[in-house]
Order: sequence, then structure tokens, then C-alpha cells
Amino acid sequence: MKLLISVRSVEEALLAADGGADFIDLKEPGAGALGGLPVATIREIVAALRRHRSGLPVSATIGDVPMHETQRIAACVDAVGACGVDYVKVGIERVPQAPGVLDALAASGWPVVPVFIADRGLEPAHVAHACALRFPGVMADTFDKRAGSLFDALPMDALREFVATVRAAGKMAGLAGALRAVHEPLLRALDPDFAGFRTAVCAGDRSTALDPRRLRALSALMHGCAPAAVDG
Ligand SMILES: O=C[C@H](O)COP(=O)(O)O
Repeated sequence: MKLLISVRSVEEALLAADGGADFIDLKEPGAGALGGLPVATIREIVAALRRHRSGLPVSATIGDVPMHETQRIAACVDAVGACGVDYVKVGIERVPQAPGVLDALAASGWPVVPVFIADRGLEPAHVAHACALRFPGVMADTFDKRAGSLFDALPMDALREFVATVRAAGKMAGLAGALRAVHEPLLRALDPDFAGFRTAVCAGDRSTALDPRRLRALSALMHGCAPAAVDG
């Protein structure tokens, strides 16, 4: 299982790369679950990572754009995709517009990873719809980070079904949502392709700075080379 770490700056990106991240995810954690960074910042981080850590895959979010704002979503995907990232992450709410938005994202030509917002449960038909389209990966994440973790939002059966559906379609399955070291056994049981973290690698809430000590401990745990990790 690979480790995705969300970062907001060049400094954090290089710390994450040195600390064991397998995917570097660019977002502004203080601006919402999928808070977007300015494109100039995304470009700057991508350039630094390509210079120093050329092989690491990089994703970036477009921000928490409401699903009915289809033109804004398309414009943000174009802007972020043009920054040279490997993946563009777009939040998918559980609303009737979801299949239409997914169709538009798949037609965008960019390597989009739809991120299903799981706070109100997942709609299996929407996940199946995404899996039938040309996306490299599909994720589940939570919006309200104070309401507990992904494991509070969804039962294990639903998570198991999500991972199985995505992987059966030949795509990477990713899980996130205020995950912590204590969730490692549950994550191992589900065995997604990657798990995403921000809250767990900050000393305060997810909008505070990335803490290299917490990251190293989490990385060792997730990569199977340490007993307990820093948590809480
Ligand atoms: O994409 C992953 C998220 O940034 C994880 O953030 P979180 O651990 O605060 O839910």
C-alpha cells in the first residue's frame, strides 16, 4: 500500500518526499477537504519535485468546487492539468449531477482522479459509472474532517466493495479521510493501492504545518518497517 501525503508548499513537498511519501498531493489543507492551491504555487512545487525527486508522482486538487458549477470545474481541471501534475483530483459529491460531471471529466483529456466524498455514504451507481470511464484511479475521502475518519463515515463492507469495484476496473483505488496510524490494520485489511494523509502528519489540525517526525513514523508503519507510530 502506497502513501500519499498532502502538502501546500515546496518546503513541505520536499519534506514529504524525504519522509517516505510515494505520492505527493498538492492542496491547501486550510481551504477545505480538497482546497486548491494557486496554479503558480502548483507549478513551483511541480518544478521543485521534478528537479529533486523526478520519479515521484504528483497530484493536485482543483479546490472544493460545487458540482453544479460545471464550467468552473472544467476550467479548474484545465488550469491544474496544465501545471504538469500526473493526476488532477476532483471531488465528487453524492448528488444527481455526479454522472454528468464524471462524463465531462473523462472527456477532458487530463488524468483525472475522481474523489468520492463519503460523508453521506457512497452511491454505488456513481462509483460504477466512474469505473466505466477512463480514469487512472478513483478515491474516497471525507469532507468534514472533524466528524471522525473515513471509517466513521462508511462501514467496512462499503469500503471493501469500493476498493474491489475500483480495482476490478483496473484502476488505482485510494482511501483518505482523517486517517491515522491507528487505522493501519483496517487499511491493510482493505489493501487499497494507496492511502492519503494530512491530519495524521500535522501536530495540530490539518491546516497546521507538516510535522516531519510524524511523517517518518507514519511512513515506517505504512511501509511495514516499524511497530507503533506517532498518533493523535
Ligand atoms: O488526499 C488526502 C487528504 O489530503 C487527506 O487529508 P486528511 O488526512 O486530513 O483527511
